[in-house]
Amino acid sequence: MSNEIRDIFDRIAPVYDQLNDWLSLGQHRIWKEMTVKWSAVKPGDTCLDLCCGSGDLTFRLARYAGVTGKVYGVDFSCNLLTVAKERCHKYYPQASITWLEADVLNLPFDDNQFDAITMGYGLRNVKDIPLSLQEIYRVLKPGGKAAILDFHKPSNAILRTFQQWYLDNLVVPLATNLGVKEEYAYISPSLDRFPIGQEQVRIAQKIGFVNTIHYPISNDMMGVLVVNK
Ligand SMILES: C/C(=C\Cc1cc(O)c2ccccc2c1O)CCC[C@H](C)CCC[C@H](C)CCCC(C)C
Ligand SMILES: C[S@@+](CC[C@H](N)C(=O)[O-])C[C@H]1O[C@@H](n2cnc3c(N)ncnc32)[C@H](O)[C@@H]1O
Repeated sequence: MSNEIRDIFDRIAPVYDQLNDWLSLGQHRIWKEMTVKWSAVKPGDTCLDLCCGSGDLTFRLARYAGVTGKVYGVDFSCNLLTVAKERCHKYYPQASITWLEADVLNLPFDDNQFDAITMGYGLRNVKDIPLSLQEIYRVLKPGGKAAILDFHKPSNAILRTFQQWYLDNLVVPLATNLGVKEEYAYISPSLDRFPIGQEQVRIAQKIGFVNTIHYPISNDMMGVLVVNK
């Protein structure tokens, strides 16, 4: 299962950034900026971006953490990490970022290391959501915060129908033209299985997080789970 997910992301790496811009009409940049702001990262912080992919959230964390901060980007897709490193070299050569190829369900860090953690479009893809949140809890410092961005199923039936229509009639056909049909067709069933915001809040509270809130964004079609240790 994990290998299948990793292979999907390895295959879409060459078109990933371009398709995100096209298919979200550039909106994903705003959603990612909001997520980083909700992580409450500040200058000098030690930060972690989980499931960093090509690095969009990692670069934003590095901007807020500044020259005295330290940022780690973790992902298990070798190809997406290569894209992240190339972008880093080209556009953010000053940033203090360490890229690590690892499984976010078994993080290569000691307990209580991070002030701020982000995860963009990763939680829906891990094979064990409670375990993933437990790992985040373990490596956060007491008082630290994590902000987790992902798709969300709108509670409004019309918006849910629109979201499904968009995925079936715009996302998959455009991906088909670029030779990655099956990979993008995976989004819809993965969203069906994904717990809604309030269920995510309950899972996080069970693990021990406090001040746990799920913020709906983009008409409830996306959401950010914000948790504190
Ligand atoms: C950055 C985005 C998605 C990342 C993403 C997550 C996954 O789990 C994948 C799995 C398999 C292949 C690709 C991905 C993947 O790229 C979000 C933006 C891209 C979306 C494809 C666009 C979806 C748009 C909403 C359903 C509707 C928004 C409408 C509005 C006009 C902005
Ligand atoms: C949709 S991409 C998101 C990339 C980036 N965060 C963004 O928002 O653009 C999901 C990423 O999660 C990674 N991923 C999924 N499960 C993982 C796991 N168990 N360990 C590490 N990375 C994982 C994939 O390799 C992929 O890069």
